[in-house]
Parts: sequence; C-alpha cells; structure tokens
Amino acid sequence: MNAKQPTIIYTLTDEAPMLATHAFLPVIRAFADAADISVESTDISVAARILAEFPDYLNEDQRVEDNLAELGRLTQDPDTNIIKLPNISASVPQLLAAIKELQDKGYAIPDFPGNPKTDEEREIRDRYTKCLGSAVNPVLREGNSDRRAPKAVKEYARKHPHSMTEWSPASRTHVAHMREGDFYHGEKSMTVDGDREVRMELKTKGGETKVLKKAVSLNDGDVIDSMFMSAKALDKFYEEQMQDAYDTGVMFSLHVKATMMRVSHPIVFGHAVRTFYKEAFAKHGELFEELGVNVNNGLSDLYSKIESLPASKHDEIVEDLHKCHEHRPELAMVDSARGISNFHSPSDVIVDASMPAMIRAGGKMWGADGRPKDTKAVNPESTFSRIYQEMVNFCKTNGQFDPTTMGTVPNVGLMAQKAEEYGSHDKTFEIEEDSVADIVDNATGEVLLTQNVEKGDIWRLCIVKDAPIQDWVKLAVTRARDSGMPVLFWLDPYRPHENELIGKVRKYLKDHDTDGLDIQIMSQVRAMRYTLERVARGLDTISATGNILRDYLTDLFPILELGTSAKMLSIVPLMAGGGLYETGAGGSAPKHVNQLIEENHLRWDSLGEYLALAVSLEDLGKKTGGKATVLGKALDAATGKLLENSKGPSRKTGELDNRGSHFYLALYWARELADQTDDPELAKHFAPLAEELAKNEDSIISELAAVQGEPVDIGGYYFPDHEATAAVMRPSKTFNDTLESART
Ligand SMILES: NC(=O)C1=CN([C@@H]2O[C@H](COP(=O)(O)OP(=O)(O)OC[C@H]3O[C@@H](n4cnc5c(N)ncnc54)[C@H](OP(=O)(O)O)[C@@H]3O)[C@@H](O)[C@H]2O)C=CC1
Ligand SMILES: O=C(O)CCC(=O)C(=O)O
Ligand SMILES: [Mg+2]
Repeated sequence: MNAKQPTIIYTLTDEAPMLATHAFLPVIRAFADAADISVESTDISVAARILAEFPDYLNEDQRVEDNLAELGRLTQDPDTNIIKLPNISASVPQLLAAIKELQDKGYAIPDFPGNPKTDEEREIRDRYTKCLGSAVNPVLREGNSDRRAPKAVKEYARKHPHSMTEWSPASRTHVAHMREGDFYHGEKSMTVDGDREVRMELKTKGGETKVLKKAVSLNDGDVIDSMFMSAKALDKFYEEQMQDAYDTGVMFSLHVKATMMRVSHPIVFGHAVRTFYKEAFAKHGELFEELGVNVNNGLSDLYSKIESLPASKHDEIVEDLHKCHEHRPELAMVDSARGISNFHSPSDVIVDASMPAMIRAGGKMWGADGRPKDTKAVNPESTFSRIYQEMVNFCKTNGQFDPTTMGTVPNVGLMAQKAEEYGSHDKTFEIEEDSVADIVDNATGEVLLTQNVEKGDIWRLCIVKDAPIQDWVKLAVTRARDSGMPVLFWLDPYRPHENELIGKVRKYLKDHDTDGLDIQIMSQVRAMRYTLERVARGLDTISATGNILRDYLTDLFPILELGTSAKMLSIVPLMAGGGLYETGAGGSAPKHVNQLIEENHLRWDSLGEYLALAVSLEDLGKKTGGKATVLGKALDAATGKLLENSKGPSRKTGELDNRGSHFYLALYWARELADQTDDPELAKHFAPLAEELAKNEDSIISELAAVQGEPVDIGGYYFPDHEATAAVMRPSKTFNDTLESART
C-alpha cells in the first residue's frame, strides 16, 4: 500500500472544457471522497499561465503559482495521475485578447511587444512567448500516446451514426502540397553515436559565424534531423496554387497547424497572406512595416494596425486589398456570415480538425456566400499532407465512409520527450541571410549535418530520443497483443528521418514476443491506402506513427468514425511510471462557449472526461488497491449506460446539455456502485445517493432545462469569475444538494 493518499490531479483549462469542469468536478469529488481519493484541481489556463509568468508585475494577492512547471515535475513521479483537458494553444491574437482581459481586470501585466526594440521589450516578449502556441502538452507528454475509440463508443456510433455528406466522383477537391523545397526535400538525418552536445550555427557568405542555439544535449542512439523549407519555393508554390485555383474556378483553403508548430507555421501562414495580397503589399509594404503589421498573425493583425490611420489612407488600403480578390480565387471561409476568411487568423483553421471536417462534408468547405464548395486544400508540407490526398482519392472512388460499418483505426504515437517536429520550436529559425547551416559538435567541432539555406528559409533541428522509440515499439506490441489488431508502422524509407526509425523499429521489435502478431512497416501513402481498404471492409488496424501523424490521424479517423475526436480514450503512460489521461483528442471548442454565453446551453460532450477518469481510477486502483478499481469499473459501466440511453448533450438549446449528462452519469454511476458486490461498503454508501438521484430526476432535469434560452455572464472569457461560472454551470439546487449530502 502506498502511504500517500491516492490523488488525481484534474486540470482546469479554458473555454468549453473549463466550463464543463465547473459542473463535473463536484460530481467527481462526491464519488472520490467515498474511496478516500483526493481530487486536486490545478489551473493551467492560458490566463493563469500568463499571470504565473509575470509575478513581478502583480500585487502579492494577484500572483499565481507556476502550476504547469509543477505538473511537469510531477510527470517524473511514478505515483502521478493527471487528467488533462484540452487547453488553448494560443495564437498571438488570442494571447493579446487574454492580456487585455487581464489588464482590464486590474492585473498590471505589460503589453505584448509585437516588435520589440529594447532589451526590456525583448525580455517581456520572451516571457510571453512561453505562453504562446502549444505550450502545455509538450511539457506534460513525458510518455507516448495510446488513443482509441473504446468498444462501447464505437458500438454507439454504429447504432447512432452521425451525418456524413456523400462524395461525388466528380469532386474537384484535392490536396496541394509542395513538390520541392519543403522540409521533406531538404532533410538530413542521423543516429547519434555516444552522448554529445551540439550547437546550431550559421556561416554567412561574409565569413561570419552566428550561433543560433548554443547547446543541445543528445544521448547515444538519439535521432536528429536538420531540415529547412525554402521561402522562395514556398512563395512560388503559393503563387502557382492560387493561379491554378483561379484559372480552374475552385476555392482556395489553407491548412496549417500554427498553434502546435508555433514558430514555423505562422511564418508559412504569413507567406500565403502576403502572396495572395501581393499587389497591396507591394504598394503599402513600407507603411505596413512602419505600423508593425505582421500577417503571420493573420489578416486581422493588418486590419487592426491600419485602424489608427487617417480615414482616407485606411480606405485606400482596404480598397487595394479588395482589388486583389478580383484576380485571386475565392477563399474558404471560417465564418461567412461575418466575412471571416481562412486568412483571418492562423488559429482559426487547424489542420488536424479542418481536413477531416472537409472530408466528412464530402470534400467541401464554405464559400463567402455560405455555400459548401469544392476546394483546393493547401497543406504546404508534403511530408504528411499526402495522406489526405490518398484519402480524398479513396472517397472519390469508393464514396463516403459509412460509420455504421467502417472499421476503427486506433493510434500508437511516438510523442514522449518532445519527439520530432513537435519538440523543435526552440530549435527553429527564420534565416536572416544566405548561409551554411550546421549542426556542430561542441566538444570536437565536427559538423554532423549541414545545409545551404537562404534568407527567409525556415531551418530546424528535430530530435527524437532513443528511450521513447523503444517505449513506442513496446506500446505498439502491447496494443497489438491486447487488441488482436494488426499494427502498421507508417514509416517512409525515402525520408531520411523515418529510414533511421525503420532500422530502430526492426531492432527493438526483436526485444518482444511478436509471435502471431501482424506487424508491418509501410510508407505513409501506402499505409493509408492499406488501412482504408480495411476500414471500408469493417476491419480494424492500429496505426503506429510519429508525432505529427499521431496528431493528424487521431482527429481524422475519430471524426469520420464517431463524428468527433472528443469521444476518444487518450492515454499517455508516462515513462517514469505515472499516468497522464488526456480527454479526447480535439480542442477547446470556442463556438460552444459562445452558445453558453448567448443561450445558456453547453453542447460540449464530456465523454472524453468520463473515459479518462475511468482509466485514471483503474490505474490508481492497480497502484493503491481497492476502492479506486471499484469506482473505475462502475464508472465504465455507467458511461456505457449513458451511451445506451443516449444521454449525451444535444446541440440544440432547450434540450439536455453538458450539465444534464453529468446528472445522468452521476445517477448511473451511483446505481452501478450500489449494485456491485466487490465492495459492500461502497455499495452501502452509494445506495441512498442512487435512490435520491433517481427520485429527483424530474425536478433536476427541469431545473437544468429552466435556465436555458437566456444569456449568462461568467465574468470573462479567458479569466472568468470562478464563482459566477460555477453558479451558471450548477443551476440545479436539488442536484447540488443531493451530491453534497453524499459527501457527509
Ligand atoms: N489537446 C489540446 O489541448 C488541444 C487543444 N486545441 C486548442 O483548441 C482550440 C480549438 O481548436 P479546434 O481545432 O478549432 O477544435 P474545436 O475544439 O473547436 O473542435 C472542432 C469542433 O469539433 C467539435 N467538438 C470538439 N470537441 C467536442 C466535444 N467535446 N463535444 C462536442 N463537440 C466537440 C465541435 O463541433 P461543433 O462546433 O459542430 O459542435 C467543435 O467546434 C484551439 O485553441 C486549439 O489550439 C486543439 C486541439 C487539441
Ligand atoms: O497542443 C496542441 O496545440 C494540440 C494538440 C493536439 O491537437 C493533439 O494532441 O491531438
Ligand atoms: Mg490533434
């Protein structure tokens, strides 16, 4: 027995998951108390992370602990058990909005210096940079990723299929990616022999040496890649694609991951905006420079910066921007009613969610007139985007997938210790002048990898450590054994990095008993094709992939199979022995918050949270014995019942929402506990709660329904008032009192 009280750490994040947490945490506590499990919450919202970064600007009573850093430390403790909900990976416009909200609330944090000029501004910017993009997940993900649709969830989707739009064989939708000059083409990779410390440096044409990154420590067996994207090739690619879309009359859409790839993809995004509005930039470029316009943050940045100009100048620029549209293709819209296009903000269209949404919609995105249209889906990086073209081809030939019969594609993802591209942000640079870019051994001066780069190119160093690769192979074998499904390693021998991985996978597979298992290695496009042939026949196939494809595939297949990735089980067995349980595989659904504020209805589905909590309890049970196991088993059964009885939230205001689902979960959970015989003490404890909840079902449901339809105020967006939020999210006095009575 562990001497410490068993503890679950539940993260408080942002937007819809944060709202749901205000309603769900009291339910969890009412159940966990009975098993003497402590449930601690920790705020890692973008607002809390900003405040934690600037204690020196705040009054004593305004300061916030650096909860994320603490969680990062805890990932190394074998007893750790964290439930991690999705959080905002902030783009610059989101960060600015969060800063403004905090300042308006009396937190004297500094403004974000868009174009830092002094050392002080640079220091402030560096501090804010820590809160930008995907700043949370990489800190916590000290393990590889196991994401899948639990059986009950898959069964439910088969019985209650979500809507899918047919594909036409004549669809003109296609994926456009670079065919030269992108990271795929310029990649060099090697496995490091021995422990080393390396630096990243440029040798300019003028003979100067500039060190961009002083020291990166590597261990024996780590795989490193030096790769770059050519700015010239990128601009040429955009120009060709825009012209082609215009000539052929197909819509243009851009799909990047500027949130996760927080250094490289805003730059890739900015090139698209500048190419599209080339003439306007040629004419007003100098003024834009003076105003500090940075379209890497979206067209919204340009519009807000020109607001301060005299009306005539402002109008002239807007007119020049509009003129560009005359010879450019129609742009896919994010919100056609409000005129917000794909170029408005780099965080509005996030590739892992946007491409599956397009495929689910029969290959369509929305045009300015609000109609769904075929699109040229531009995904510049060819390394991964080719999988989408393969799926598009498949749909054109075979028609839309059928959720009632299609197979499932779980994923085992190489993610631990900031694996691959997703850990490269602090080793990614926009090159200032033509140079030779070297990875140099600090001890010996030996150049390990070298590249010729030009001004504007994006150069990065990616690393995947050897221990996570071994752990990944082991996890894939375990999943194959547990599920009886074949495993495909999606690895391309023509890509240097993946060729190194293929060698390692072959080597480490020998460490395991793979007798009777079907384990194959295939390049990505072939792996997609092979998987889809099976999917269409109702057969299941595990994808074992690197970090980016983990992200892409765990939205892609769940969105097609289940309608949303929110219903996925997402486990990160931490390499140090603890467990990180993510909830679903999707984001934080900003649209859902708006619906709550305007109509007091939260359509966020907390199924991901329920699934995560059940496996978290299961793990706690294994480590501490006893009651946690019983709670977990009962929760699993209750979740199954919730699905069976269709008590998930409805999208429509006035019908059952997130809060109503929590009620039914509590009811079923208490009933399961009351009825089980493994732990009579727990059964006795929960019998009265089960009865009370059942007895009060009608009044609780009507109290929950009564509040809907009117706007509510939770006192903020990024930093809402927790009391006001709790009041909004817990409107049924009867439910609240009944839960409270179970704790005493
Ligand atoms: N793990 C993490 O921390 C992640 C965080 N993010 C962050 O989330 C934000 C939004 O990302 P985005 O990609 O637009 O994804 P969203 O969260 O907005 O999801 C896209 C759509 O999927 C549906 N959806 C997602 N989750 C649920 C759920 N639990 N219940 C019901 N429907 C759901 C919603 O559809 P509908 O509106 O039709 O109801 C939603 O609008 C960004 O700030 C991004 O950085 C993104 C991915 C992962
Ligand atoms: O951390 C993020 O920004 C996104 C993570 C994500 O999309 C995923 O893990 O699937
Ligand atoms: Mg994702």
